[in-house]
Amino acid sequence: MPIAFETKPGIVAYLTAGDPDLATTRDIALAAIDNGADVIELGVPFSDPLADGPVIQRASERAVARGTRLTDVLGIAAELRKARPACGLVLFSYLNPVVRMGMKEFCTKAAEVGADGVLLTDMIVEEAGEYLAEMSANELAPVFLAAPTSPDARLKAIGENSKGFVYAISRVGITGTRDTVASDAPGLVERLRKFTTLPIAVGFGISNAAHVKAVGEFADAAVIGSALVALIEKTGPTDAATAVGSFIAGLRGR
Ligand SMILES: O=P(O)(O)OCC(O)[C@@H](O)c1c[nH]c2ccccc12
Repeated sequence: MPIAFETKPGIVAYLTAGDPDLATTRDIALAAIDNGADVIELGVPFSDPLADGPVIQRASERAVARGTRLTDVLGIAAELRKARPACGLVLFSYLNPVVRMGMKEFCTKAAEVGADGVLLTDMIVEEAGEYLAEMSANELAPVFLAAPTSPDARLKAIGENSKGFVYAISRVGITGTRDTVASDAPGLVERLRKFTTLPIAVGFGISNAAHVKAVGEFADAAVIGSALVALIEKTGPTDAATAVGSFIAGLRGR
């Protein structure tokens, strides 16, 4: 299934799988989709989430402590795909759990469960040979991260090797909610446009409806992570799906 953003800006919802538990993650993802998220970025919890701020770090810790494994996340992905055949589904992981499973096995399984794409945080495009070959063999979209500090040569490689969309990191640093959309973001998106015709999603610090609207002025989609994960942490398992559903509807101005 190709990844498509039906409305502008599209919404990509990041969730840490297994926080508070796998069944709740599935229900939260369904609520997000039904209230306007175009793509679910389903995060594999990892013990050393280097690029993450405190909110996602805590979520990862809780999920790892519950024993959530990569295979469990693949299981939830399969359930999501069955329940919502047309939703965009991207598996998000640090490289380590994937390497432990084996790149080939991971890519085969990702395709089997019905994922559209994969985002490996710490996979750099210059070293992605085997990954890209396996992604292509399994007809999966590799999504690469571009940062304000990436030189043009790297943006070119990212543009040429990504499928589905390109992820523009709005600021240097770690994930986490912020008060404003980073001033670096429009410039990065403009630079990226020279190298790709794919949709460009902006993430890191996008926390509310005003931010989403602001991103819509210069990019194709907004990624929301920490704001959702914090809401889930605050709400607790019973009401998390409803709360996330309303939050996403609010981002859409519904
Ligand atoms: O949490 P934020 O600031 O909304 O940022 C996006 C996000 O959570 C998700 O895309 C993400 C979670 N962990 C990451 C690590 C690297 C890059 C991206 C991510």
